Amino acid sequence: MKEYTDFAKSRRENTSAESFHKANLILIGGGSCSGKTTIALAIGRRLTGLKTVIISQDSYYKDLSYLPWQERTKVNFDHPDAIDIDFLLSDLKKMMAGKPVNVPAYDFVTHTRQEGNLCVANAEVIILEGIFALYYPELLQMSDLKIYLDSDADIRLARRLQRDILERGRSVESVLNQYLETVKPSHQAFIEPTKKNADIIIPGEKEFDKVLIMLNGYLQHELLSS
Ligand SMILES: Nc1ncnc2c1ncn2[C@@H]1O[C@H](COP(=O)(O)OP(=O)(O)O)[C@@H](O)[C@H]1O
Ligand SMILES: Nc1ccn([C@@H]2O[C@H](COP(=O)(O)O)[C@@H](O)[C@H]2O)c(=O)n1
Repeated sequence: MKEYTDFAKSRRENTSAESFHKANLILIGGGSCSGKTTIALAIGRRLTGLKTVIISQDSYYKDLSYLPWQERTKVNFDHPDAIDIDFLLSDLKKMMAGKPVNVPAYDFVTHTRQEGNLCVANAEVIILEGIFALYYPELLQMSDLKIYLDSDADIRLARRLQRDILERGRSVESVLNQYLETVKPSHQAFIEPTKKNADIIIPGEKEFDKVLIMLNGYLQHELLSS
C-alpha cells in the first residue's frame, strides 16, 4: 500500500453512515513511473476541507502465493488480467458508499497479497492511481474525473530502474529483462490506448505547479459546491 492520508478534517464528520453522500472518485492512469503517485499525493494535499484517500491499484494485484517462485517471476504484471478487478470494484463500491474497507497490502518482492491493516471509512474523495486506472469500463463509469499521466518511455524506464532496485528488491538485469519482455509491449497494447479515456492528459516530466492550481480550482468548485 503506497499511501493513505486523511488530508483534511471531514466537512461531514457528523454525518451518520446511513445518510452519507456518495464519495467522488478520481482515476489517475498512465505508464509505470509516469508520476501517478506523485500527482495523487499533490492533489490530495490541496483538497483541504475534504476527507481524501489515495488507493493504489497495485494493492489489488492477484496473490501469487499458490505458485512456485520461478513461475511467479514469469507472470506479466502489465496485463489487465494481473489485477483482481472484481475485488477492487467491490472494495471501491463500499468505499464510495462510506462503508469501512481494509485495503490489502501487496508485496512486490514475493508477488503476494496479504490482508492490510489500513482501514478506509467515510472518504469523501477517493483517488485511485494505477497503470490500469483508465482501462476497465466499469471503473470508468463509476468515476467523476479521469486523469492520464503522459511521460516518455525512456524517462519512465530510468525512474523504474532506480525505484525497483531500491524499493522492490530487483536487479538491473531483471528490471531490464522485464521491461523489454512485458512492460514495454503491454504498455503499448493496454495502457497507452487508455489515454483516450482521460478528461485531462498531464505531461509527467515537468513540475506540476500550474496543473495543480487549475485542478484544485476545478475540484474545489465541483466537490465543495455539490
Ligand atoms: N514531474 C516529475 N519530475 C521529476 N520526477 C518525478 C516527477 N513525477 C514523478 N517523479 C519521480 O519519478 C518516480 C516515479 O514516480 P511515481 O509518482 O511513483 O510514479 P508512478 O506512481 O506512476 O509509478 C519517483 O521517484 C518520483 O519522485
Ligand atoms: N509483482 C509485481 C507487480 C507489479 N509489478 C510492476 O509494477 C508496475 C506498476 O506499478 P507502478 O507503481 O510502476 O505504476 C507494473 O508496470 C508492473 O510491471 C511488478 O514488477 N511486480
